[in-house]
Amino acid sequence: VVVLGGGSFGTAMAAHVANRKAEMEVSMLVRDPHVCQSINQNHLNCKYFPNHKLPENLIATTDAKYALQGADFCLHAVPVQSENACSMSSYSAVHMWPNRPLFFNLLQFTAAFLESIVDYVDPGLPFISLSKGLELNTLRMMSQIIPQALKNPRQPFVALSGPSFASELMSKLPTALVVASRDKKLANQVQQLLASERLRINTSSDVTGVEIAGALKNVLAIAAGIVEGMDLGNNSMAALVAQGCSEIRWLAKKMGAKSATLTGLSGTGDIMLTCFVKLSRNRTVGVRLGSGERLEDILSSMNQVAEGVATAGAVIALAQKYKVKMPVLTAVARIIDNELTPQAAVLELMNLPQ
Ligand SMILES: NC(=O)c1ccc[n+]([C@@H]2O[C@H](COP(=O)([O-])OP(=O)(O)OC[C@H]3O[C@@H](n4cnc5c(N)ncnc54)[C@H](O)[C@@H]3O)[C@@H](O)[C@H]2O)c1
Ligand SMILES: O=P(O)(O)OC[C@H](O)CO
Repeated sequence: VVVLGGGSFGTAMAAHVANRKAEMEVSMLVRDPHVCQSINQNHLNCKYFPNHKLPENLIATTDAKYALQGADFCLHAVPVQSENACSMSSYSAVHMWPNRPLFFNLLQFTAAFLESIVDYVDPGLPFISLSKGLELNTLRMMSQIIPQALKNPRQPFVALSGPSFASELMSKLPTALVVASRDKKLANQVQQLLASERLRINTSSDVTGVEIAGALKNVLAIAAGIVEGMDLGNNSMAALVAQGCSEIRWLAKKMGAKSATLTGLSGTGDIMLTCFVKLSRNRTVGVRLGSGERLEDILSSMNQVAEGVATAGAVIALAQKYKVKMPVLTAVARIIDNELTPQAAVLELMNLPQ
């Protein structure tokens, strides 16, 4: 098994797979040589999990050719957009305020990463995407990005999603996730690969539902964090999250998602986790925005990605494209773009027609 990306979730899933069977060979493709060395020499990821011992059948490399050679499964754990994508750079900013500076030259996409490894990818290698986000300038989901970047429309694809903090997986706490693929047999194989007494795996054929819910819950978690940071109380929090769930459902259904997906693990399950639990990075961004911090300062102080920041920009464009009213999720994008303060957003939402 090869895992692309040596961040928190890639490391947690790699450790999970390696822990399942001692004879399983798991390799992680990482960028940082220090992280690589710490995994191979000390069985630790010095940057993300310095206190968790990793299994010895998990090795790291910075060499894509070596990592991908002979792999039967590939777990993709590189963010859809890297941290650089976040500051003041949303699709909405470019399309609605054309005079604002373009920051696209700062963006680094998963697509660019995949194009750099395409020569080493077997066309039959199943890609299991762990990433939760939408590509800002194209609105594509990972199920579109991966085959297009690899120039192989038939690259086998599975989306894995659901409520799962990497740190809790690393601590071997019980977790339940869903794998979605249009290929039922492949979804069952991935279920076999990942399921254990600590990790339940459901299967689904609703790739769109699983992917869109996983991406949008990050934007809603930022909104929930803002409400928390502004100290608006529990009534507001419940009303906001309920409204956000409706907005996700309206859009996702127009995009072809099934209702059962949206009320399941990768929808309601992940929304509850991310909106209500302090461990969420997206929620933390929101709490700090709501307490008056500047986005640039928040992002520069973080060493992990909060995918919702970039995905928020894609939501404005999707709401326009599918003609769905999404006042809460689009307000997050406007706060991120500095077009609206959190206080003005609350006034605006409370003054919408009854
Ligand atoms: N952390 C979690 O609890 C969790 C849970 C479920 C899903 N996810 C999703 O998994 C994905 C990865 O998140 P994470 O938490 O591991 O992020 P992270 O910030 O902890 O790590 C990201 C990793 O990706 C690498 N990376 C970034 N840009 C890259 C590029 N252009 N090329 C190659 N490598 C690059 C970084 O070096 C880093 O190792 C995200 O989409 C996230 O939403 C995370
Ligand atoms: O920390 P967050 O906000 O990126 O959320 C992590 C996972 O997606 C939770 O399921």
